[in-house]
Amino acid sequence: MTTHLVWFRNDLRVTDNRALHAACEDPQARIIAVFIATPEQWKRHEMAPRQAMFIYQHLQVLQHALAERGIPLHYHQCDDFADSVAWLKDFCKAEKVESLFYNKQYEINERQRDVALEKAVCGSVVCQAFDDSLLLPPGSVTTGNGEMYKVYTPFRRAFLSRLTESDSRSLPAPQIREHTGKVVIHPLMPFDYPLEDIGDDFAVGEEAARNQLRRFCREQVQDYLSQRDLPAAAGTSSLSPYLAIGVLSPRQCLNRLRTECPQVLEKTDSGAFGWLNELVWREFYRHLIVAWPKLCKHQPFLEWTDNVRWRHAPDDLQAWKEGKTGYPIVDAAMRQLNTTGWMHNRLRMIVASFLVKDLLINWREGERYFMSQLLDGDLAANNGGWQWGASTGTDAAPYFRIFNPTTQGERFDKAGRFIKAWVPELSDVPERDIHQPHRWAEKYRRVLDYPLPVIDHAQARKDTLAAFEAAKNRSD
Ligand SMILES: Cc1cc2nc3c(=O)[nH]c(=O)nc-3n(C[C@H](O)[C@H](O)[C@H](O)COP(=O)(O)OP(=O)(O)OC[C@H]3O[C@@H](n4cnc5c(N)ncnc54)[C@H](O)[C@@H]3O)c2cc1C
Repeated sequence: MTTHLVWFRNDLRVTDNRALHAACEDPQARIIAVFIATPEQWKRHEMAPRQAMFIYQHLQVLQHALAERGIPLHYHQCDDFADSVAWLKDFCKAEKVESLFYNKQYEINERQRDVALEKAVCGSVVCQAFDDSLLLPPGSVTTGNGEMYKVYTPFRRAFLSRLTESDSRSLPAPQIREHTGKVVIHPLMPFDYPLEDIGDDFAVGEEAARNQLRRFCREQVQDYLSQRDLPAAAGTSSLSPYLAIGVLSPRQCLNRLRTECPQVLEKTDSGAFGWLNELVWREFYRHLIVAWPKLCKHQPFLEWTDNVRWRHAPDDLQAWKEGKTGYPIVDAAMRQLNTTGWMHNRLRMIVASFLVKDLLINWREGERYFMSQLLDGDLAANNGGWQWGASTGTDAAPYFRIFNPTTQGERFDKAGRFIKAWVPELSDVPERDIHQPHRWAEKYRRVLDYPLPVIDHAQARKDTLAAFEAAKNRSD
């Protein structure tokens, strides 16, 4: 009997999984699956212990879902990608694997690993790789010259026109394989990696993720444009942790959106289109890391920005990490991140701007810290977000665009509901003063157990503009 092996990586689902589906198309084949944990590699990639836990929990769900279909999931742990290639080669030999199926990952180390594997098993195992984690594969949306777009809006235009021609149907979960005996489920050993509790905010499992998607597209997406920037409103889908580890596919998102809002592509001023736009940003950043692999190595897209003389300010960096900068919206956001592993998009933009443009600290520090905390940590989106905020990326905010953290708070958390939820020291401060609590405390002679601002925004703004301009001049 032919043996097909499905290698799961960041596609931890049985529904709409292209590699799994393709392997199961052969009704006679024996199908086995594998997941390889690589803790040393994860450490190098700064994977958050919470994300490791989320993966571990989903692996258990996956193991059961596969077993119900007659597919055993093998689990192995080794140090890094190089070790995983060597182990997989031996495993294929021992299990007499003829074909190996996997979904592509686009980050540079992952791509190099897959090239090494294909070379290692060449001649004995046929490898079949699938574009699964994106709506359109990298390299398929290009300018007239065949190059990747550097600017988002024309990319989106070209992307949407290609999307209508492409096959983006979701595939069903594989049928139960009647000819296979009952699969014994062996408990999975926890990863040899710090694992942190993820709380109750994100239910575990594909079904939970799909239910959340359905609910969002039915009940909330219409209001997306008016709610998406308000951190106190829960106006976004909160699906990013599932998308990041592949519990949900972008095709499932698109198809559910189309089912609930059939006019999504025509009604460009609708909430549904606004949400689709965010899914296209996700695609944009993944296409970018393939076109410019240096982004995976944390190099700036705009090389001149490497001439910026960043401040070495460990205390300020620590205050930012802990949510003790004295700027209420920044502190509330960082505490949300530290406690839940998730942060609202508007707040990610505000805290990134604050670290880079107020504290003048190298954006890579922020990028790294985010990865170490985020449940939805994703190299392409995180790097893209940081390089956007730091003005070092393609189609980034211009360097002279500097958010004022106080007015950002006033605009997007006017009554301070979000701030009060995360910064209890400010619970007595009235709404109208919540964004400048020390001014209030001084006026009414109140004692506040809350840090003074670590930096004066007006002065910081001037210093940052000067630092970026000097860097630009040095590169001319
Ligand atoms: C500095 C910074 C760092 C970021 N780091 C990450 C990260 O590590 N992982 C991550 O998934 N997103 C990251 N983002 C993008 C964005 O903030 C999150 O995807 C979003 O907040 C997730 O919440 P949601 O699922 O409710 O999003 P929704 O608004 O419901 O959007 C739907 C989906 O679209 C995708 N998406 C939305 N906005 C973006 C965006 N700007 N860029 C790329 N994809 C997007 C996500 O997959 C998201 O789940 C970052 C943004 C910034 C500014």
